[in-house]
Amino acid sequence: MTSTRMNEQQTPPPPPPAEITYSGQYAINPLAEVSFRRMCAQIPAVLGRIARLSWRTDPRAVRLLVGCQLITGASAAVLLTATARAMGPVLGAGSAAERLRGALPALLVVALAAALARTAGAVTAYAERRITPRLTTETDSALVEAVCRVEAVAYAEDGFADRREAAEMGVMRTHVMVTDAQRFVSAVIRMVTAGGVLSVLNPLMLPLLLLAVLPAGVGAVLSARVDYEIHYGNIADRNVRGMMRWWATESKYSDEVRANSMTDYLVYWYKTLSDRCDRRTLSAAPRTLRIALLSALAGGVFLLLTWGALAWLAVSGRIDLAIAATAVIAVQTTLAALSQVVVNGAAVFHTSLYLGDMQAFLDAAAARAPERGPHRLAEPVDEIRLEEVVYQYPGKDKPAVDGVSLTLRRGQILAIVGANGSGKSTLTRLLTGVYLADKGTVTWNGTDLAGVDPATVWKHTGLVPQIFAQWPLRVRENVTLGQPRTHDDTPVWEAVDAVGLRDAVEDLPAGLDTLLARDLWGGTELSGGQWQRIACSRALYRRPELLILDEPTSQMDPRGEHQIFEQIKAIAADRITIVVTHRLENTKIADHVIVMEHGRITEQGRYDDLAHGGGTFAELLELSQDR
Ligand SMILES: Nc1ncnc2c1ncn2[C@@H]1O[C@H](COP(=O)(O)OP(=O)(O)OP(=O)(O)O)[C@@H](O)[C@H]1O
Repeated sequence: MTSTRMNEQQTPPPPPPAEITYSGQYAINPLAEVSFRRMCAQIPAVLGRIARLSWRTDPRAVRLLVGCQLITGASAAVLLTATARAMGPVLGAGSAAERLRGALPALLVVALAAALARTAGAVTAYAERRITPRLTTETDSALVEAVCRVEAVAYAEDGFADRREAAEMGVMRTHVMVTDAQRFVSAVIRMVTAGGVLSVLNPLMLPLLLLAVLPAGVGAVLSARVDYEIHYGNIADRNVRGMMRWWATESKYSDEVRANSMTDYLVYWYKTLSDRCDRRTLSAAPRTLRIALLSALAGGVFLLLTWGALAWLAVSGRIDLAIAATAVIAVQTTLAALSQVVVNGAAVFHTSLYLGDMQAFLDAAAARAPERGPHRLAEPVDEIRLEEVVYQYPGKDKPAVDGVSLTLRRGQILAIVGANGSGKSTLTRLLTGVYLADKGTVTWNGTDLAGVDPATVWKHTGLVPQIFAQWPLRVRENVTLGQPRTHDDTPVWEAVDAVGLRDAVEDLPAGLDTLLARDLWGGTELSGGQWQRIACSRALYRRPELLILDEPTSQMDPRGEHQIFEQIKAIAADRITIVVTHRLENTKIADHVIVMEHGRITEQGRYDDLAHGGGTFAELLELSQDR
């Protein structure tokens, strides 16, 4: 079916998300005074920052860059002075051969200066290439680390994902950041030297030249402002589009997309978002054209004035011909350098806007990194206690967990059951300290998790979440991920055996070394249930003191499910175990079962008591057996 037919026959997809404006810590002001004044004020600070970042990355390359800049400036001055000196004999009396001979020493200096400038340019490119990749890697890694380290709740905060997308743009700009900065500095040096020579030749030329290039400068800043405005306007759509692209094209969901005829719908949705981005971009084109035309017109008028002034000075005999000829070259050089200053200044400024977003996000992310206090946990973990715990997600009007009190002891198995959305997974996040309670306390051995470094808590936890990651890594790393690396495979095989996966792993082309990523060359793929067994083996491998399994067997065959629950029982004595499940029969292994409704515990006890208690548990059990 073509997308046109689809549009006729199906209800069109919901409109893409409405324009979003952000407030609070993730807010940025898209056009916070994007002005010429701000550009001039900001450039030194941005250059300083780029210099510091580059220095941290490769001080030797930075020294090379600075040296080359100085050589470039000196060669430009020497080149112009020597040109002025060569013009005398070239335009003087005598045969062509005599005039050339007279100019030869100065011409040799010109050639030497030009060669030096070229060499400096080549070395500059080399130094840039040494700095840029590592700088990009460093900023990119800093961003990834910052996102991985924020409090998990930040993901649920409005604007977090879009601010992150804006920060990604800052990372991308680091590719061109050093080049822009270097070109800007180099152009300033060339401009100052050429302008200096020009003012020595005639003081009137420089102000005229400045006027000729000023409109281009204003035009470049205004264009940067428009680009950034469009970029800002498109952030939310680009973000959603990026996610849709991944879901629509990821091989893991290819069956679902095809067998549910989602392709047309997804493509339509994707194009709608793309069109909206394009419309914003296109709407800016006339403005950009107006800016470019007006600045070119104003610049052209001033340039004509400059050339006219030079002609008048030469014709009226106020400067001699040799000086006038040199002035022509100096004007060209200064003009080219001035244009470069303007263009690269605008590029640096443009970069600074994106770097500003990146830095704002990194600062906000750093502020959202857990800082929970200096307390230490007493080991081993004998008791976990919740007292009147309340937790509400940002933007929600009701708590997901609402006044839960509970005590868990080492050796105990707790089963949590309840309807979808009743707060079971949220409760496990509170128990592990992934989220902190808004009200009430979660204590481990009497220590409030709000005051403990979470990394020291997570050393003791193993979690099989409902939706677990299928890491594109080897089998071994999929089991050991998060633990210190081992050279002995015995514990890895033990974890694989515990979930009954040995035969399947031995059948893989390279056993534990098999890459579990069908999309990558040499990779292979597991079934859904096998992946779930891997997720369980990962948690078991950690031998955690708090083991949490959230629907751990939802994709497993009965044999696999039985094996996992036998395993849970076998290792339960050394830890606190929590199983979240909708299969109520599985709660028979638990010492204690809690039933959650609307964030509260509404029933609790042992399986037999609840099964015959006439409450929600009994009702759900009856429903599950009514076939
Ligand atoms: N990241 C989140 N951001 C905002 N709200 C959330 C988030 N995760 C869960 N919620 C909300 O919190 C409530 C409890 O969700 P939770 O995932 O804890 O339920 P659950 O009992 O585990 O459900 P299920 O049985 O479907 O897994 C739900 O209303 C849900 O919409």
